[in-house]
Amino acid sequence: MTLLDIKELTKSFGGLTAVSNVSMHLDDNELVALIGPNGAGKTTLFNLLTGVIVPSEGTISMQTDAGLQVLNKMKPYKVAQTGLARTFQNIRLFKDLSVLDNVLIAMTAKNNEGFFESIFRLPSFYRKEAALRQEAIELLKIFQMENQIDNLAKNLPYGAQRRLEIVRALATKPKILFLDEPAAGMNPEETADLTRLIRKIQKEFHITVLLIEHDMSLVMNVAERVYVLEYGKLIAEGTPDEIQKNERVIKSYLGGES
Ligand SMILES: Nc1ncnc2c1ncn2[C@@H]1O[C@H](COP(=O)(O)OP(=O)(O)OP(=O)(O)O)[C@@H](O)[C@H]1O
Repeated sequence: MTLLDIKELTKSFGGLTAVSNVSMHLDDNELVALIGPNGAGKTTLFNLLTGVIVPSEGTISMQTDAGLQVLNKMKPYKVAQTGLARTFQNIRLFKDLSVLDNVLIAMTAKNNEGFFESIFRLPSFYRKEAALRQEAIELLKIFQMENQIDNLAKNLPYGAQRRLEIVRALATKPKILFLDEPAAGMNPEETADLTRLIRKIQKEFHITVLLIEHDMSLVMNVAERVYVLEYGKLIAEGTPDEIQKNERVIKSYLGGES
């Protein structure tokens, strides 16, 4: 089943067309990568899909619990409520809060009912809080971070901060998770760990993952399908095998810089 359907999406900044007539789809429970040279429009596409910027043309529709919804002009928090979550290229944690609080905030951002319970501190508030805390710890366990719950986010090693970003995104219980260069700045060992984790979360949480990544070994290892962007246009789509053999992709991307 198609979860996210993107039709003829275009975004221009003045005279520059950063994303040009892009059509793509994400199906239920699949792991898809989006690759392309620097400046190809990958982040702009993520920003369009998550409501950070508004498309110049085209439509983005999502199969949600409330039926098919068009996301084009929705604010980012509304898009998030339809079941889309993302991480950013540059880490955006609450650096002076603990690991656990970073995750709890992401959870409560989605579950904002219970206003009266929380201001009057009703018993049900404490029950819910304990349940959320337990859920957050279970999530952190999957990422081997249960021993770091009280550490401040800013004191975590770089790789752990990147993992915490993913935990925070997962804490919102998304249907689709967008990962923007999750391996950026990681050493080979951290990247190998991350590769295993991405596979694991996709399987365990039955979610769809769209991954922007420059690390080709990670992409070819985890992706089931790959889209290739160049100068804002889609130039190829296929399995990792097909993409690695695609003449156009080799010429413009894989054969050159990575
Ligand atoms: N807000 C903006 N205003 C003007 N131009 C922009 C804006 N955002 C992006 N661009 C331009 O759009 C093009 C695509 O940029 P984008 O960041 O989406 O590429 P990318 O594929 O994510 O690159 P990288 O791999 O380096 O992150 C670039 O030429 C960029 O300079």
